[in-house]
Amino acid sequence: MTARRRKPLRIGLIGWGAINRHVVRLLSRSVVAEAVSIVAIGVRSPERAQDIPADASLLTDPQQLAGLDLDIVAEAAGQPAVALWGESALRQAGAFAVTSAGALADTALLERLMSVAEAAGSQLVVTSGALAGIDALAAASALPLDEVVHAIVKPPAAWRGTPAERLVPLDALTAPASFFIGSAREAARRFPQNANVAVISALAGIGLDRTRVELIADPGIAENCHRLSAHGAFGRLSVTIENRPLADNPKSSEMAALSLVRMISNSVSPLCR
Ligand SMILES: NC(=O)C1=CN([C@@H]2O[C@H](COP(=O)(O)OP(=O)(O)OC[C@H]3O[C@@H](n4cnc5c(N)ncnc54)[C@H](O)[C@@H]3O)[C@@H](O)[C@H]2O)C=CC1
Ligand SMILES: O=C([O-])CC(=O)C(=O)O
Repeated sequence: MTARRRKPLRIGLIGWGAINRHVVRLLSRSVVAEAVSIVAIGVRSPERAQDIPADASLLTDPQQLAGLDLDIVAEAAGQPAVALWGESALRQAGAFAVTSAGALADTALLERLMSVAEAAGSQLVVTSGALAGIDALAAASALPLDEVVHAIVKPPAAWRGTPAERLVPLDALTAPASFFIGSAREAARRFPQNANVAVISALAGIGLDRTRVELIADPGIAENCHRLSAHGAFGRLSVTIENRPLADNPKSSEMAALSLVRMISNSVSPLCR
């Protein structure tokens, strides 16, 4: 009897930065290494892209996703890349997995991508990114939720180059400083490199306008921390994760790459966990 053989999963990546490079490194060392193939990578400047996986071609135009027979297109390129590549990815692949989830705070974009997915029979996937507890929050939302609060606490270095620089003296802090309290929608819009996670917790729970987000710079920590709390008909949830920042980009967490690796592994593994 011949055993049924699964075809290698054909993956397209959008962005070849800290997260996606780490995803490829982790996958190549994982038990599913032989079961996945990185077929294409969408980049802005092909001449600058280094250490490209052997079988991958570089793309600069979303239309080039056509004909590649992709299973998953995984984005980790920044919020503008979601609008740029999303529709083509959803037409050409079974799933478009978004890491720059903050882009989906634009409700018109979210609705457009969902309707393309529906027409194409594909799926827009919001990965759990740097967060913990999203599975439970999303499950809890099947019953009424009263409140979801998400605090994002990062070292001052992670807030450099963002509007936080004008709101707190990042280099002179001696204690944690809160510099934003507002909706998930506003947090993602104003802090596109640091608050994508606010949209992940919002889409999992009570939406972009009811989810309360607090942003904090803490000189006493080295990790990117997320404190998620919720209560409702299911009971109470309180989850904290202290993420190691990625060596190549301190604004991003190791867990953002690990979540993508989990999503890809679950797509090919006989055990989904
Ligand atoms: N959901 C989550 O938990 C998290 C989400 N993020 C999101 O992931 C994004 C990527 O993170 P990193 O890899 O750390 O950033 P990075 O800056 O190291 O890499 C991003 C790469 O994407 C490329 N790029 C930009 N626009 C592009 C486009 N239109 N098409 C193709 N490539 C493009 C850049 O040239 C760069 O090489 C962040 O900008 C942020 O939006 C980051 C951390 C956590
Ligand atoms: O990596 C993190 O901790 C979260 C992050 O940068 C984001 O949501 O953009």
